[in-house]
Amino acid sequence: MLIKQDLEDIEVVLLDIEGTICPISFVKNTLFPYAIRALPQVLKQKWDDSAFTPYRDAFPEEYRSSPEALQAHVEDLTRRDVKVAYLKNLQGYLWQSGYESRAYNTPLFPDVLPQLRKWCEAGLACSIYSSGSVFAQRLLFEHIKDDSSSDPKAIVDERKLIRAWFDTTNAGPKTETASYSKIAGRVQVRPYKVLFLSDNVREVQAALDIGMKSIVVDRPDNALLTEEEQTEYDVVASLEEIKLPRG
Ligand SMILES: CSCCC(=O)C(=O)COP(=O)(O)O
Repeated sequence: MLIKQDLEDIEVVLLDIEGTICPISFVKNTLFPYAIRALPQVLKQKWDDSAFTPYRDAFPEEYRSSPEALQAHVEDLTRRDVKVAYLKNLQGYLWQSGYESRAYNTPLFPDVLPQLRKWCEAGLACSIYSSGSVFAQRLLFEHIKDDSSSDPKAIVDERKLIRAWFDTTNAGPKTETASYSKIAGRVQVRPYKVLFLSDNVREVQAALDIGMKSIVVDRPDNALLTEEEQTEYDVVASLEEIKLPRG
């Protein structure tokens, strides 16, 4: 598809995760259920453990009166896909054991690693902005499925490709323009030099509103875009379609 925005000045490529670089189904059908299944044992064994209490105590008081109350609340928030930081931090904590035991690894879309490598080699700063916590983002990039191996559990660690990591704690909510201003400040470039890629039109609009360049990434199992959205925004099905002057 023809991209209408001028991408001549781009120095930073900021990427969303779910529905942009990996399938929504990995997050909804693998990661979320794993956290729900792992939680009861953690609550039983670590309720008062100093390594766990910061996660527990970040929840509102009414939901941490007992392990059962916390479990029920986490299940409710997960079902409604609420992007609140205390849930996202707890999920990251719970996902670590799943990655380390090889219960799963990260299925990136096939165009993602080649394009990130190309952009990095060209000197562009690839960065992540996700509702998932920075801790969870780093786990995800540390355990990428190695498609060159016949072993389905083989992984590659590609954290080195990412220059900066942003979540709702260090940048703010993804649909608010102030979050994108903050990120531009943190990466120390003017907003028009940042290209934000996301499956979520509201996030794309928030980035455009502060002068970033932004493109909707439309992957096979993503929410359908309306005809109006397809006309109004630049939309790509693969990162390969995005030609940047420096890569
Ligand atoms: C860090 S991977 C887990 C993704 C996640 O928890 C999530 O809520 C996805 O949010 P995104 O902003 O990447 O769509």
